[in-house]
Amino acid sequence: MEIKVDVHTVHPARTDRRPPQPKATWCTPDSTPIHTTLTKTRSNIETKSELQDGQNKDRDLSQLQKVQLFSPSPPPAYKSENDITQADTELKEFKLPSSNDNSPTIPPASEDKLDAIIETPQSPVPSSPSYHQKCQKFAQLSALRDLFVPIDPQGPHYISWLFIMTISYSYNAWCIVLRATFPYQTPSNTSIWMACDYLSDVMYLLDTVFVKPRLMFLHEGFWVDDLAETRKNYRKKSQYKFDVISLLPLDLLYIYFGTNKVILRFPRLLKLQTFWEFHQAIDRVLASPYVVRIGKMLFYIFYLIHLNACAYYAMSDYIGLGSNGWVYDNQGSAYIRCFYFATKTATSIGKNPKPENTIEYLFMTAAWLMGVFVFALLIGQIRDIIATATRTRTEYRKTLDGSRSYLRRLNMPVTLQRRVASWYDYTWSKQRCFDEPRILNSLPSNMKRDVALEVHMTTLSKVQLFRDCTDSLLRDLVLQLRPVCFLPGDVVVRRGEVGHQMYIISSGECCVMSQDEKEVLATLQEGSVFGEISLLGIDGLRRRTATVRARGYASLFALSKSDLDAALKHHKQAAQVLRIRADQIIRENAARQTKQRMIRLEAKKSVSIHEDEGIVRRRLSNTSTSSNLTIEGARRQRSASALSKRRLSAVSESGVVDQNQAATLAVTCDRARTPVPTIVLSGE
Ligand SMILES: Nc1ncnc2c1ncn2[C@@H]1O[C@@H]2COP(=O)(O)O[C@H]2[C@H]1O
Repeated sequence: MEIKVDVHTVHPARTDRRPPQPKATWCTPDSTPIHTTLTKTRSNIETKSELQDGQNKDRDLSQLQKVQLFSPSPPPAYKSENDITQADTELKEFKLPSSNDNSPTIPPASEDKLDAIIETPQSPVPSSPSYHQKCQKFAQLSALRDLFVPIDPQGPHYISWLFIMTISYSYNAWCIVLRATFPYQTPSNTSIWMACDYLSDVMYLLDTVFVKPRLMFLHEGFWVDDLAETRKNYRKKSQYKFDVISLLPLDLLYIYFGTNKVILRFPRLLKLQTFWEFHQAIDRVLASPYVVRIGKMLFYIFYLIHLNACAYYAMSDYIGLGSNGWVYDNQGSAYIRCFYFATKTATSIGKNPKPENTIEYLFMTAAWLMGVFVFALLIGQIRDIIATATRTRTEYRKTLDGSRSYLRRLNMPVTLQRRVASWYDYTWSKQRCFDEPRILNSLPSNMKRDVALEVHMTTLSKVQLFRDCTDSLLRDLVLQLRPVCFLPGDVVVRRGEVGHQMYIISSGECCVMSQDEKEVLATLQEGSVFGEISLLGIDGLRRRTATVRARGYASLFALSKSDLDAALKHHKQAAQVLRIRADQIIRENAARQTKQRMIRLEAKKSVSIHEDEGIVRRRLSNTSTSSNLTIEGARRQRSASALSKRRLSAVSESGVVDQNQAATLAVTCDRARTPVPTIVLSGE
């Protein structure tokens, strides 16, 4: 058989799960030329192998085999020229279908690399190799219809079935007692009651005969799906006995006692386990199980009141309806009145009619005791349910209040207090819990990793480092990532400080600032990595090369130096990628600094030239100003002396000078910066 291979590179197809790639995935700024190269790194190699067979040439030529391979290891940005050669090598390694396979199968398209590393949940784990086939069949046909398929006890089909069974059980639980005490079953509606009864009986029968015996079960850590085993397992349980007893056809005795003896259906109430099972199952499945738990509690409360109401009516009927002040007086709707009475007694709310004989006293005492104990228990449970539901929020409030009062006690500035409060607010809105590590730590490590991967998938899928390197790097690092939040303008790393952590942006933006912090060198977005240069210690650089600030609210993942070092020890390729990138940034920054220095030198030069010119000009202007001043001074002196002379002559003419005139004269002299004449200005 001759194989023709046609290899060409294509850009990756996006999967649904992965959000669109941001512009600056890797923290290199948009302006950086390498950015364009790096964004192309996730190239797939799609190979089309055309199979030709000498004998079946026409048919085989139409069958093209498409295979998608991910470009493997070293950073693809630096191996783009070798893509074709590598693809050839990969193709050689690729196992072709055997020559006798006439219908070439199309291998599944390779899954998204990051998606694939999260292990699928194992519920239930198959015990036999035929499990997957069975499950496919299980999905195609309705499992409850196919009698030869085991049933997954956690699957949606079984939970739906349990719901139907719960309705049947609730019908029996409420109506058997109701019809046995109240006169609600009359000859005219007996057929309707009977139809409902037998419908519920059919459900009971199906459950006991066809559903429960096929339920898979866990045995020594494996799910047993063998039908003989599942049947045996069901029969061993006490539930089986109750289920069988609940189906006892005591209603055959209707023939003897009449259809009004509904109490004969009492065994139906023994199927209580199915009711509990439904609540357990739905509790596991629902996002907010508290609703179900409260619903169950309310069911119990109303059922107890219902029983109480039925007992009250039965007692009243026994004593005689309306025969005294305590019994039901046969007015209005019997059930509503009795239910009202039972509620009042059980909750001890309202004025209860006074019992008049021993039996009534006994009834009331029992009803009150039931009210006190059962309701105390139920209300306590409801309180627990609500407390559990709001526990995380309560803890958050406690932490916030504690930190607030602490800061107030220390007399911290109000602005700082506000910053702390807004940090708490933001962190809560982002993470919805402050003790994520504690919750995760209770899980086994592989599960913890899967949870962390699933939770942070959106961000991590955008980190170019994880795309370029092996899956195991992400799996090794994901548990070491610590979520941290920053407020707008917060300094994440400061230039010159010793680096202890590197960061991945989960949401928000961060700005890399220039040396003087006046210019933004790069704006880093979701999925960008920064702070790695000082951790790698390239060229002995252990200190931060730039200040990075949060632009708005920013959520980041911090990775400590020790964790990074430990990971890079085993992932040489990742270390190489980081180094190459760090080298590039260092070179870029150095070039930028040199350029700035040149600009500053130029500016200095031009400033000094201007300064020289200025000095010359100033000197010249100083000389001219001083000569001007001299001329002006002489002029002023002359005019002042002329004025004083004039006034003096006037004084000598009149022979009298008053105080005012003297003052005016003095001022005039002063203004003219001339000494006050030494002549004594007086009437004498
Ligand atoms: N020009 C730049 N472009 C993008 N990121 C940068 C630039 N300069 C510095 N950084 C990042 O800012 C970080 C500051 O701390 P580090 O020196 O540890 O690592 C640095 C880089 O990750």
